[in-house]
Amino acid sequence: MARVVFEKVTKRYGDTEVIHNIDTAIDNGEFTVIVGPSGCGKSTLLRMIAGLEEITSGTISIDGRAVNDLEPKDRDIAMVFQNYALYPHMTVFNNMAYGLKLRKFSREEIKARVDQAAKLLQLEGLLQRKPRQLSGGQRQRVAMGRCIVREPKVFLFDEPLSNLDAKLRVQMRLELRNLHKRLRVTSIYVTHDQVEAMTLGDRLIVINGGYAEQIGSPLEIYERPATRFVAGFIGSPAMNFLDGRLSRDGQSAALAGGLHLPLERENLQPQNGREVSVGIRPEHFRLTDPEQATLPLKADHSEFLGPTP
Ligand SMILES: Nc1ncnc2c1ncn2[C@@H]1O[C@H](COP(=O)(O)OP(=O)(O)OP(=O)(O)O)[C@@H](O)[C@H]1O
Repeated sequence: MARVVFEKVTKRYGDTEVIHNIDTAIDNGEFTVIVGPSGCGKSTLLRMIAGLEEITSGTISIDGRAVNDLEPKDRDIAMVFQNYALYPHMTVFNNMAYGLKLRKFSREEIKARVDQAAKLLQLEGLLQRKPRQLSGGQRQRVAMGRCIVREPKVFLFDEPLSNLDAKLRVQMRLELRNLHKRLRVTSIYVTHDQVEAMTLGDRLIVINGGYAEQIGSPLEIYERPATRFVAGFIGSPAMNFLDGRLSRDGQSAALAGGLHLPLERENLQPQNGREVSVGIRPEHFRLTDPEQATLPLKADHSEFLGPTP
C-alpha cells in the first residue's frame, strides 16, 4: 500500500497545456476515482502516474519518493486497461504468471500466488482456458488477477468496465469494491461515468478541461458541488438549474416562474440583488397544492448557488 501525492502537476503537449497544476494526495488504501467528460485529461493523469507519459512540471510521488524519472517497471504499480490486454495464446494461468516469471520468481511462489488470486477472483476452474474461451467479465477478472499476483503498491484502472454490458458492469463494480475491501491496495480508477464514480470511490477527483474542479467524498460532491460544472455533471437524474435574482436580504431567491426559494446562509457568495443560477436536485422539488395552478412546484432546498453562466 502507498500514498500517492501530486504537487503542481502539469502536462503540456507542445504548446497546449492539458493538465493544469493538480495538487492532491491519495491516502494509503484509498479508492480514488478520477471522473470527467471525454477529453478532460483523465487518462493523461493516470498515464503520468504509471510512467507512460512524461510529467511536464510538478512532482508525483509514491510513498514519499518522486517517481517522475522512474521507469514504469520500477514504480511498483499495476494497471488494468479497458481492453484487458491479455495474451491470446496463453492460458489463464500463464497470463497471470507471466509478470512473475519475468521477475524470476520461483515456480512454487508463482503457483501459490496465482492459485490465491484465482481463488479470490473465482477463476479456479478456468486456469487452463485461453482468453477466447472466457466471457468478458471473466477476462476482466484475469486482467485483475495478473495485477494482484504482483502485489503492487498501487492499482491503476483505466475505464476497465467500459467493454462490458450494463448488467455485468454493475456486478463487476460490486466485485471490485469487495476486492478492494479485502486487499486495501491504494487504487486510482478512471471513468467518464459519474454513476460508476459515485458507487466505487471513497473519494472523487472531478476533472474538467484539465482542471481539478472538486476533490471530495461522493456525498460531499453530491450535496455541495463547488462549481456549476460539478453540479451539472454529478447526479442522475441531473440537477435542474433555474435563473433568478437574490432578494435584498440575501435570504431567498426569486426564480423564473414565480418560485420563491429560501437559501441557506452558507450558500451566499454572490452579492444580494444579483442574478444567480440555482441548482436544485429533482428530489427536492415537490408538488404544492394542485389548486395553485400557477405554482405547481415548490423547493425548499438547493444544492448549488452561483453566478449565471
Ligand atoms: N499525444 C497527444 N498529443 C497531443 N494531445 C494529446 C495527446 N494525448 C492526449 N491529448 C489531448 O489531451 C487531452 C486529454 O486527453 P485524455 O486522453 O487524457 O482525455 P480523457 O479524459 O482520458 O478522454 P477519454 O475519456 O475520451 O479517453 C485531450 O484534449 C487530448 O486531445
